[in-house]
Amino acid sequence: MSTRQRRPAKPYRRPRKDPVRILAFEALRAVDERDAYANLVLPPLLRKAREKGPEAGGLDGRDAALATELVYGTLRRQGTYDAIIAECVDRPLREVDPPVLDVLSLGAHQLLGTRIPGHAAVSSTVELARVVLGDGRAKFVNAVLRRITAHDLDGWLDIVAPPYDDDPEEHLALRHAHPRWIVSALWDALGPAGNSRAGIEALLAADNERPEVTLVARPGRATVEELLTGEAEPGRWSPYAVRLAEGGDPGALDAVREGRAGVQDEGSQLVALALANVPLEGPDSRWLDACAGPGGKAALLGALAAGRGATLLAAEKQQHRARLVARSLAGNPGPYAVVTADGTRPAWAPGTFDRVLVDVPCTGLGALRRRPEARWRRTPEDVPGFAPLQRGLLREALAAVRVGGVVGYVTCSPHPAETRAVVDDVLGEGAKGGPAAERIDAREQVPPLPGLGDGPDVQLWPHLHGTDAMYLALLRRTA
Ligand SMILES: C[S@@+](CC[C@H](N)C(=O)[O-])C[C@H]1O[C@@H](n2cnc3c(N)ncnc32)[C@H](O)[C@@H]1O
Repeated sequence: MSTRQRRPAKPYRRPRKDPVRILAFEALRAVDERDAYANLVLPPLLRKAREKGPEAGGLDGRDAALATELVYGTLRRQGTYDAIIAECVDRPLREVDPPVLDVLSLGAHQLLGTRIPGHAAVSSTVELARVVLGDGRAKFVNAVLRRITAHDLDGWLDIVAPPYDDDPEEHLALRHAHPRWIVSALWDALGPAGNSRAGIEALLAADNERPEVTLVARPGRATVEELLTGEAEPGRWSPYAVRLAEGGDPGALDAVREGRAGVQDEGSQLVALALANVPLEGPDSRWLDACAGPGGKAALLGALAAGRGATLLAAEKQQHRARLVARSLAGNPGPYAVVTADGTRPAWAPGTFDRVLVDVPCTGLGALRRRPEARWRRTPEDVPGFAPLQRGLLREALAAVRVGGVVGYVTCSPHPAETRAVVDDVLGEGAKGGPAAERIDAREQVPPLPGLGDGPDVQLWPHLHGTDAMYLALLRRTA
């Protein structure tokens, strides 16, 4: 008889529940399954978990910051992580169940994009997999993550990305986690002055940084000084901007709660201010914001208009967004009205307004740093998809302004097909019987910003100006 005894089976151990990873996973699932936006899904999840508190399986402030970084970082670099994970599984990625892929991406981000030690990244992800996927699939997750630990991010990029000289766009796409077509479009948009390798790399890297929170002190309603609490600093360019320090909470400020100040990117402030600053001959009493929702620029224009005795009409096609505009203008010290209206079928007589802002719907390629998943959802077909609406809105904005008045055409995309091409086309229609207009040098209506190029339009950039990549063309109606 053998004296060898069978080793006793390892006792079953319940998986450890880590509230940070579980919450991050839930947020990724919502983004994936429901096409939700991370910046909308995450705050309520975090709020609930913080109310519970760490003792009851919820989160404290540091946990919440880690969960945010895990979700944003994983989503932002999704394309790169997919390419790496694809090297580590023995079947096409589309055959891996989406929840498994989310867990793998979360693990890949911890291993390759954070300072979390490798063993902790693997074990916490495997524990997460045991909780949300079950023990069988957790084994698969463990095996894949162990393969990923073979290299750091640079090592993996050397494997999955072609050398720059062989294929610059694909190289940058993988290295900076942008779809190739967006790298290509941004590179074109940078124009001759900025489209060096260093320029595009700086832009792509800036898209991967979390933007700081910027406030606007609505003129006549709040002052920059009253917002400069703690480590907050004045803005770089806008006289009404305040930059909050990391972790600063806008909701803690009275002026923000009372609507006298708001959260607004400095680029958005600059384009609204530029439109308001253009010198006009003749009356200057009727202003229109033709695409006002959710109302950030309308609130700034409303405050400026009030200071000059002008009236603002804020129009928005979607009723629920028009309600947001009304909320953001509430308490405006001067006369204003908010209407639900289609800017392509205007409810106002031609030539009614002295200044018109038309901040058109667009791909949002200039605000990728705010919406981590957006770059992977957009497709090249979206760009021509917006074209008829952008042209229609600009055409009607020109019809709405009086001769001598001014229109500001704005996008939060730098894509040439959404910016210059739209303006060129609509201006060209002037010769065929449409309202005639000419470009004004928009650079003269903004502070002396670096890298504005030959103009006359203004293109702002995250890597040069710390703003979203907003585009502004100013057009004066001539006939
Ligand atoms: C880029 S957003 C404007 C952002 C806004 N100016 C701000 O600063 O908060 C474009 C807005 O245009 C609205 N919109 C889309 N089609 C429209 C139309 N035909 N007429 C008026 N508004 C429209 C969208 O619902 C969206 O709210």
